[in-house]
Amino acid sequence: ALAFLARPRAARVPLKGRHVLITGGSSGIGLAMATAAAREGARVSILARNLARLEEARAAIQRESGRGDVGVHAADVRDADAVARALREAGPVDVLVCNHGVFVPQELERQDMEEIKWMVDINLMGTFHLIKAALPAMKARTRETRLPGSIAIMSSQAGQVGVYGYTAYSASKFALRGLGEALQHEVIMDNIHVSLIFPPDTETPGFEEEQKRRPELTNIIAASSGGMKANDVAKKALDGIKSGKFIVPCNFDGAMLAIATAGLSPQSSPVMAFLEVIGAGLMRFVALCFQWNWFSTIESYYAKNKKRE
Ligand SMILES: NC(=O)C1=CN([C@@H]2O[C@H](COP(=O)(O)OP(=O)(O)OC[C@H]3O[C@@H](n4cnc5c(N)ncnc54)[C@H](OP(=O)(O)O)[C@@H]3O)[C@@H](O)[C@H]2O)C=CC1
Ligand SMILES: CCCCCCCCCCCCCCCC(=O)[C@@H](N)CO
Repeated sequence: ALAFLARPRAARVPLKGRHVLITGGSSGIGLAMATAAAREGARVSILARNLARLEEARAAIQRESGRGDVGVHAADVRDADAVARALREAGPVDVLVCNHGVFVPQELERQDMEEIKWMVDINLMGTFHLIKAALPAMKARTRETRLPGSIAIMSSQAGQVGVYGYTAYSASKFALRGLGEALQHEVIMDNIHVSLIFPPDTETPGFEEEQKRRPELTNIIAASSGGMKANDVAKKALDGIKSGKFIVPCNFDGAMLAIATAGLSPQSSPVMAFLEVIGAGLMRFVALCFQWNWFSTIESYYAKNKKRE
């Protein structure tokens, strides 16, 4: 019965010989995805702001994959015109990976409104700019090639559960899920599959920078899910894209989190649909245990720091 129910139907999205455009492809997870996609025979384009870092990344991707045809596009995703120009330059895309992102954790009360807007503008509005710029040519491509296309969006485990210090970041990442769910309805008849990727803490240049300002409570709560390497996240992400998965967890905790937060998301795998139905009650119980633990941590953290004052 669940095999009949699971929708949209499972798809295979090939990478070989196809045009994969990755934003934030000059660093961390994006660079690892670009390298892996090029190795699998994709024509890769990367987009970010800093041209020098893009050129460095291009050289690294060429070195690791042996492919010469790596496109670089310098644009700020906040600038809709610049994004549209870059996409015209790059040519029609088969697989669009919206991976660019910024994250500065801080208590809401201490974080400037400017920094909050900056995160929402890049993480959320930037993704809108990209999808709007890429979609018309993507639709024409899936029609022409009769192969499924993909729009992948990089969220975060902080886009599945709110975490201390991440009011702005979690809001921007949760928002991407709403975007993705609604978009999947809109593009399914064009044979385009949306994937939302949910990594835990991942070793990247951006993460190293984040550590400098991360509140201790953010560190403790985020450590509930084990850290990963950028290459491993990239592999999980590309596997998810290739099999047209809507929700793409990256580690074991992520798989549990996906079941706990399945909600009304599309599910094309009957096996996963079965696990979600069976696991719903149990995972809610596990989730309550995690919350119990997090609130206890916050209480004892405050108790300890009061004594010090
Ligand atoms: N590392 C982690 O722990 C986790 C990361 N993620 C998500 O994964 C994604 C990648 O993270 P990570 O690899 O760590 O990040 P990095 O900071 O290492 O790289 C970020 C990339 O995004 C680009 N970028 C940033 N701002 C803009 C902008 N305004 N316009 C265009 N490009 C931009 C950067 O290039 P440039 O600065 O030159 O523009 C760079 O290429 C993000 O969306 C992040 O939220 C999710 C979960 C965990
Ligand atoms: C019911 C089962 C529950 C399973 C365990 C739940 C664990 C949740 C941990 C949340 C971690 C958030 C990390 C955000 C990383 C990130 O995005 C930043 N590094 C910025 O990029």
